[in-house]
Amino acid sequence: MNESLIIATRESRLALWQAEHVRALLQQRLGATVTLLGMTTRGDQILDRTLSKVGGKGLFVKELETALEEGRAHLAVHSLKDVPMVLPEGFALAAILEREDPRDAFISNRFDNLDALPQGARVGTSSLRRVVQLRALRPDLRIEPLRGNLDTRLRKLDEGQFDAIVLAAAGLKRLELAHRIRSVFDEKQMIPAAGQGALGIEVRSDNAALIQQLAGFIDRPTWLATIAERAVSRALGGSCSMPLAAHATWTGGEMHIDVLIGEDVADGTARAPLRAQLQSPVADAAQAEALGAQAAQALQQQGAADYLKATH
Ligand SMILES: NCc1[nH]cc(CCC(=O)O)c1CC(=O)O
Repeated sequence: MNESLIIATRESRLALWQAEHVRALLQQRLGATVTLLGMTTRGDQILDRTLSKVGGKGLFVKELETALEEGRAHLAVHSLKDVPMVLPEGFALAAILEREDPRDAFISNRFDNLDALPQGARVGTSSLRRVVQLRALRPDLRIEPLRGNLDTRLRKLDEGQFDAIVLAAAGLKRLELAHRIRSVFDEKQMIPAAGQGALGIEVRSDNAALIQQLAGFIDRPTWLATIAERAVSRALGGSCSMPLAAHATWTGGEMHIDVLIGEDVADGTARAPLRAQLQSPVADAAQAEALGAQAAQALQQQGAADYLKATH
């Protein structure tokens, strides 16, 4: 086959690494000729402002979807974590690739881990999910907003604006910045976001031929785990700006899921996050989805609806 494929991608270093990674796979395994179409999304333009206040993470994918819609590109490569739980009509995730380390990483120039931070130390993160879990672990810390691409965030740490920052290990490892990681958080103490570390390939849902070709790229364990994780947020109302964590792992044929929801209110007054852990044998997507929905229900039984109300 000598097919020509175009990948729409954001232009951050991480997005370009991910698009290049998929380009190499498509060239090797489909023999296709692949080019990249770099684009700036609205999310990139406002990266230094409060994303959650202007419409959420979907802003990183909309322009790429428009390129697919208009036929300027055939595929879009995303960090799955940034892909809304419900895709707009006409689009589909054709493949989920094997995930990198899904954990969060502790980055500091002076301290080895969270426990080593002095009282009242300044920690940078822009993710509500990380804020609520950091508060639960160390209520004394001063948690402050940190935005921008990976390089920008590291620069802000190096300039001394923070004593430590928290970032996804996956992005750092992909960009050969793993040496900046002082320690990784245990997945139970700092539960990752749904889809963290995984890549998703989005296409137009009417492109049956491409969907069929991409099926061979699906990493089944990652695919099922992320279906369960994403089902949790979908069942709770689907907003990607809520302080929600969901992480699924495998032990043999059993899937285990850890979920947490926190309350996004000012320091001091937030209630402790709600948590649930479930496990069951999972053999297909429907069972994975059901496990995620059950995990969401377990949070609902503890009063998650009330937490969500406080958040919005
Ligand atoms: N929200 C931004 C974002 N989207 C994906 C990653 C890292 C890679 C990944 O989790 O797949 C990051 C940076 C971060 O959270 O530190």
